[in-house]
Amino acid sequence: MTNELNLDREAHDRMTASTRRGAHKTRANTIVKATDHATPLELSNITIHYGGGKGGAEPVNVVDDFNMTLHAGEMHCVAGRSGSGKTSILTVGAGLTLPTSGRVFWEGDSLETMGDDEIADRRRALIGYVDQGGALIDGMSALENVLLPAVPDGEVEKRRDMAKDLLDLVGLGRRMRHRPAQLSGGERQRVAIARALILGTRVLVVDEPTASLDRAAANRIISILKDTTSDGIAVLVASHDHELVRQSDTLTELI
Ligand SMILES: Nc1ncnc2c1ncn2[C@@H]1O[C@H](COP(=O)(O)OP(=O)(O)OP(=O)(O)O)[C@@H](O)[C@H]1O
Repeated sequence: MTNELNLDREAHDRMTASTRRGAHKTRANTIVKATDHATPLELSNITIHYGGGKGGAEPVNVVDDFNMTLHAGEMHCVAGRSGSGKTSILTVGAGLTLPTSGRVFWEGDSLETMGDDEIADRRRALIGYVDQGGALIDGMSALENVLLPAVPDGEVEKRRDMAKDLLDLVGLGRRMRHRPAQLSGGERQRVAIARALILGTRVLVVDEPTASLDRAAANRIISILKDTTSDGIAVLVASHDHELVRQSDTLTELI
């Protein structure tokens, strides 16, 4: 079951302001600029049930009739207790798993009409996914980690300056050569966010970005996510962090 809630008046005003096309604040050092599709991601009547097959795990009905429209330049938070289905919704939205029923739309096009290759190609162009913990490759520097998604297309050199700018943007301009083991948890999370933006992402999907961070580090992540929306990028985040919930433009609470 889901409960679509609008946030407090202040959040609502923020949302109204940010949905006016062309009203996005743009920083002087804007790195990523979303091409404006008003609703880059939409989930319609999504049901997610696991298991129940022969010899499989016990059946679990996680999500029933979930609906969400993600607008460019806004942050939507999926909140709820542990095990309520937040990650499941994020992976379905990112086209990494299929829902049991319901439809996922990317920039107005249903995934049902796409083959696996098209889904993979469009995901690369549209969505940056940061999973829980934002796993980085240990043997690589922060800069190399950020450039990793550019390897398959042979675009590492082309994107090197952008990667440096993104690391600057997340406050790690002076940590580019650090390996993950030489970074704090919050810094690793920021590298993972920079990596998710390197291909010109229009939808940033982030799973529990502030979990296990202290308040100051968590607030820094939240402010980076908010900055990202002001460049027109849509952010979908799973979290039960009250501050992140408060700062989101819209919220769905799983119950
Ligand atoms: N592949 C799977 N097969 C069977 N059950 C699964 C699978 N993935 C998740 N589940 C179950 O679905 C439920 C929802 O899991 P999900 O990870 O989406 O929750 P969550 O809200 O993100 O939890 P958390 O906050 O702890 O990360 C859990 O009860 C989990 O055990």
